[in-house]
Amino acid sequence: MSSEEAFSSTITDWLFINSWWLLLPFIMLLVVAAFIVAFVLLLYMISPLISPKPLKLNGAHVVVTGGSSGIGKCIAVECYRQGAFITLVARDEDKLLQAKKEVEKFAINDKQVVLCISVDVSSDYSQVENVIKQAQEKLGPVDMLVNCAGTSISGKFEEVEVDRFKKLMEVNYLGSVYPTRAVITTMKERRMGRIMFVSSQAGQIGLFGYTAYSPSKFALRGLAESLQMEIKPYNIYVTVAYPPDTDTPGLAEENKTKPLETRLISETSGVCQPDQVAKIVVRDAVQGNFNSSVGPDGYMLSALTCGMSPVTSITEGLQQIVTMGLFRTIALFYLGSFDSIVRRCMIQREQSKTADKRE
Ligand SMILES: NC(=O)C1=CN([C@@H]2O[C@H](COP(=O)(O)OP(=O)(O)OC[C@H]3O[C@@H](n4cnc5c(N)ncnc54)[C@H](OP(=O)(O)O)[C@@H]3O)[C@@H](O)[C@H]2O)C=CC1
Ligand SMILES: CCCCCCCCCCCCCCCC(=O)[C@@H](N)CO
Repeated sequence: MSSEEAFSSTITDWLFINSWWLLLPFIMLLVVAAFIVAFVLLLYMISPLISPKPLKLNGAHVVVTGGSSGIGKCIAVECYRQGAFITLVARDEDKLLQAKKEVEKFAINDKQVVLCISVDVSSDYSQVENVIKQAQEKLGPVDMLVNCAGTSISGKFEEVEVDRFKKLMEVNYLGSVYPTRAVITTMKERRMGRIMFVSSQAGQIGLFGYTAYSPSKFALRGLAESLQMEIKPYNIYVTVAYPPDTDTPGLAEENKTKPLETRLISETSGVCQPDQVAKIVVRDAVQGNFNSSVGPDGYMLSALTCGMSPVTSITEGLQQIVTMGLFRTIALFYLGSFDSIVRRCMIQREQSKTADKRE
């Protein structure tokens, strides 16, 4: 008796049946069940990867906080060039009017409007709510909100004024919560919309000199992830943008007091132009991508820090799976070089201090 016959006769003996083919229906049932389980598992894996329908910017109402300068102004221009109606929100009225004029140059039809409203997005929720109401009365419901108002301070932890920690959380974090809170109900009712948070590469990695700034940008990621899970069934998509250093009045201001370490470390990913950044982040928001990164370092940082953040396309998911280990390996070298920058700067400072004393 061959081993196969021995095996089938053991099974048939064991099940008290006289022929193994009586098992055939059960085997078929098992196979079908396995297929169903595999199919359901596949559906579960694929369902978060299905991309949303792109937003049509032509005729849409886009509100840009921080739209009077730098990245925000370029985002407004980018949306206006695609036919959107724009509301610019910031504090300084002169800067707002100046920005309005610049944006209006890029009109593609004579119906387009640029509205300016002055408010501090971080101080009082009811004021922000009012501003959004005014904007909706004039230009209709908000289709896309861009939270770009923000500011930065760099300096060693013990040298940053204590009240700056609060200030940055207020402007960068609460200043994004308030406008979002003011638009969300209408977006949910209309079952459509886009919300962008402008974080920073310093919202993905904590760096020397950014003990006050980084946490306020990390916070946006937590807000964005939680909010996205709530509003995805309403067809509203959240985008978090992580730009590197970008050539804006804000960066020029920050550079005046930037520690040498922070400057040397930030130089790793170079300086971008705000119109380039705007093109990329607007494209990602239109497509409904959760993550928007700029440049090769930005791409690596985003893949590396994706964690449990939402995925918006099959390619994105696959790229993250495949590249994670490799990018962590590269990251170890970066971290080593950052440590050595910090050490070298410290030694240099100490040497110049002792030299000063001797003189
Ligand atoms: N430039 C860079 O290197 C990078 C910048 N970012 C982020 O991008 C965003 C824009 O930066 P950038 O273009 O450089 O900045 P700018 O300083 O050039 O512009 C900031 C804008 O925000 C407005 N703003 C600031 N505070 C408030 C407030 N409390 N209420 C309402 N509006 C406010 C400003 O207008 P006003 O002062 O009149 O209110 C201005 O329109 C910021 O969130 C920044 O953190 C991220 C990565 C890199
Ligand atoms: C595989 C791993 C790759 C790692 C690459 C790491 C690169 C780190 C560079 C960080 C630059 C931080 C810029 C902050 C810009 C900013 O927000 C302020 N300028 C605002 O004014």
